Formats: sequence, C-alpha cells, structure tokens
Amino acid sequence: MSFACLWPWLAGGEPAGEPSSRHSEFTTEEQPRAMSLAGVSCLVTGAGGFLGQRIVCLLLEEKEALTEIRLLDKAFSDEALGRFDKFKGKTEVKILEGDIRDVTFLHRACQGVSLVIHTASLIDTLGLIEKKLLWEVNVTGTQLLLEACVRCNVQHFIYTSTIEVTGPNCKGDPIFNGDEDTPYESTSKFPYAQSKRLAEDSVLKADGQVLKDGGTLMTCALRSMYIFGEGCPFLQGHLDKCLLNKNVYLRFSRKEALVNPVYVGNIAWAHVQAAKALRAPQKAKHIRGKFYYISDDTPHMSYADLNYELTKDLGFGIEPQLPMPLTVLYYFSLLLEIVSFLLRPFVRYIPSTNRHLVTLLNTPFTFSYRKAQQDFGYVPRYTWEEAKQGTAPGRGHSGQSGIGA
Ligand SMILES: NC(=O)c1ccc[n+]([C@@H]2O[C@H](COP(=O)([O-])OP(=O)(O)OC[C@H]3O[C@@H](n4cnc5c(N)ncnc54)[C@H](O)[C@@H]3O)[C@@H](O)[C@H]2O)c1
Repeated sequence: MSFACLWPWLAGGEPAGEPSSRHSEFTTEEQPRAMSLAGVSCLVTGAGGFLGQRIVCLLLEEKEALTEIRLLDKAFSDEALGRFDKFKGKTEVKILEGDIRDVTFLHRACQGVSLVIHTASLIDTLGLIEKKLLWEVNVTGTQLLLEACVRCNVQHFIYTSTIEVTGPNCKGDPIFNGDEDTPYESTSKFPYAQSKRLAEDSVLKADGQVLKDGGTLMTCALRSMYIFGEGCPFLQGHLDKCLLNKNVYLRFSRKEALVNPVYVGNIAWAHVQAAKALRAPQKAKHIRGKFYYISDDTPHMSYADLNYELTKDLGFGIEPQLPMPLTVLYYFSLLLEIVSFLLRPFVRYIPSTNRHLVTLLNTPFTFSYRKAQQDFGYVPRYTWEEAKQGTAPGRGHSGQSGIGA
C-alpha cells in the first residue's frame, strides 16, 4: 500500500479498513450497553497514572454504580486525589498506596474484589530504568497480582498491554491496518517491550486457572497504541523541547512513518467495555485468554506530526525533515550506545536516542480495532475532534471523562 492513499484520512475521514461508524456489529440485545458493572467491586492498579485516572473516572461515572473501586498505586498526586473526590456517587472509593511487588499488600487489595484492571507499570523507551527493577515491577509484579487473584477468588482480570509487544522489530518491517491475525516477526529485545510481552504472556496463560473457591479466572489483554490526551507526560516533554527550540517541534519521526495513537478516553473506555463483556458469559467465551489491539479514529500520521497537530493552534511550527537522513540517525544512535557501553564502568550515561527508539518512531505501524469491536463491542467513545480539543494544552483534565465537561 502506498503512503499516498493513506493521506486523505488526515482531512478528517475515516481510516481505511476501519469499521466505518461508531456502530458495532452487535445486535440490539447483545449491545454491551445492556451489560453493566452494577454491584461490582473492582481494583484498578496504576490508578494514579495517566491512563489509570481516566479509567477510574469512567468507572465512577457508570450509570449503574459499582459497589466499590479500590485505587492502587505507589503514589497519588494531590491533583489526582482531588479529581476522584469530585465524584459524589454511590460507589465507595478506597485509596491503597503501596507497591505492586508487596505480596501482603496485594492480598489485602484483592480480598473481596471480582474485577482487576491492571495498568501499573514502569514505562521506559530510553533504557533509563535498571532492567532488574523493570522486570520486578512489570513482570514479577503482574505474576504476583495474578497469584493474589487466584487466592482471593477474583474472576476477571484485564491487563493493559502495549503495541510494543508486537513491534516494530529491529528490521523496521511496517504494518498497515494490522489486526490480531497479522503475522509479524517480533524480534525487539528492548527491555520495556520484553517485560510487557512476558507480563502479557503470564496474563493470557492464567486464563482458566481454578480459583481457591473452585471458580475460574478469566483474563484478557488490551494492546494499546501510544496514548495521547489531557495530561499526557510524553506530549508535555515534547512541548518543553519545542519551546526551547523557538516554538518549532523537532522532527523525530519522518512523515511517512504512519501510526495511529489512541486517545486516553477511548483506551480507558475499551477497558470498561472489556470488563462488562467478561461478566457476560456469551461474550466472555470469545474474549478470554486473548489480546486485542485498541486504537480509535485518530487520523494516521507520524508521532511528530501528531504532536504538531495537537498543539498547532498555539502557533507552533514543525521542522520539515529529520535532523539527518534516517540511516545516518540510526548509526549515530548506535555510536551513542557504544559510547554508553564503554563508559559504563566509570559513569552511567544514557543517550537521548537509541536504535530501538529511532526504529519505533520511524516505522509505519497502524492497527485496526475491528476485532475488539466484533468481540466486545468496543467503539471509540470520543471523536478525533473531541480528542484533539480535550488534549490541547491549557485545557487540562476536566475531572469528568467528557471532553471539556
Ligand atoms: N502511555 C502510553 O503511551 C502507553 C501506550 C501503551 C501502553 N501503555 C500502558 O498503559 C499503562 C498505563 O500507562 P500510563 O501512560 O498511564 O503510565 P503512568 O506512568 O502514568 O502510570 C503507571 C502507574 O503505575 C504506577 N506504578 C509504577 N510502579 C509501581 C509499583 N511498583 N507499584 C504500584 N504502582 C506502580 C505509577 O506510579 C503510575 O501511576 C502501562 O501499563 C503502560 O505500559 C501506555
């Protein structure tokens, strides 16, 4: 497929190959709207994070109220706590501050809960975090949580996975509108991607495990695209660099490297819909033990162009080309990695770029949400225009999941 035929989407049309509307293929009585989380006690890990907060807000907004939501994170900002405080519904909210690696703490957190949404993770695209710590939190933490679920008879478990589990691989093989059946050689050895892959494996293998009370654990994983939206820490970082560069974005990805990031409200909504479907036996049998790509109707464009698109109303510009040809950039990154390796006995130097990042940012890699739509009725809750409006700097997180509410 040529890049040219993808560009018309930038004009605001529907991405090709995507189910054209915001309608799912469910029949009326199967609509997930009919399903609910009424009376459920749910644990959300990483609840103080960018995505976790949004999931919690959506759960608190549910018309048919949950009985209880436990919010687990190693730390909560005052801002996040204030946000949850605004909701005055029937759902009881409990804050659990602690570490995902603490078995006793996990046991306490899972007691009496029937649904776990596991978003807590360390994210690292530069190699800043020691591999051991990354493993302990992302892999061991997930496995400990699954064990706690089995001991505490938690029936439903949803894991926030990432597109990086798939790739792109070291060769930079592209994918256009891929789906769960698209064959791909995943060769990335980058620690964050590997840790998420292992954690996802553990989650999907745990499906069907017998709970202490004889029940069955049902799991699924949502492979999220890169997430943007209100309070997005990555976008904030790029904005800071843009301000230092006389209000012009550095072009870190070439125009042709089309990706389809997902708006935070939509990926959060996918978690809520998957949770509802896991509770409905007819739906659960389709989704348990499986992973799903979650994207939305964000036009396909490069990461750099997305940042520009989201903030251009503020008068920012973007450099037309990469700072150097892609191949040169790749070998320059390799050189920096070698320098970092040689300096290791003396000083810890982490370069600002590496081959993995250059490949990630410059490989076309787009995925359809069609299977999630078919299997559990996921349709994006917010349009691209709403997502863009909500993300614009200065608007912040409104505290409600509705854009600008
Ligand atoms: N941000 C993205 O673009 C993106 C894309 C795909 C997938 N994801 C996945 O989505 C999930 C949420 O990401 P996010 O962007 O909200 O990141 P985030 O860093 O804002 O949230 C992660 C949360 O996990 C918590 N956490 C980390 N270590 C912990 C520990 N040891 N014990 C308890 N809590 C701990 C952090 O305090 C943080 O609040 C992650 O699993 C991530 O891998 C994110």
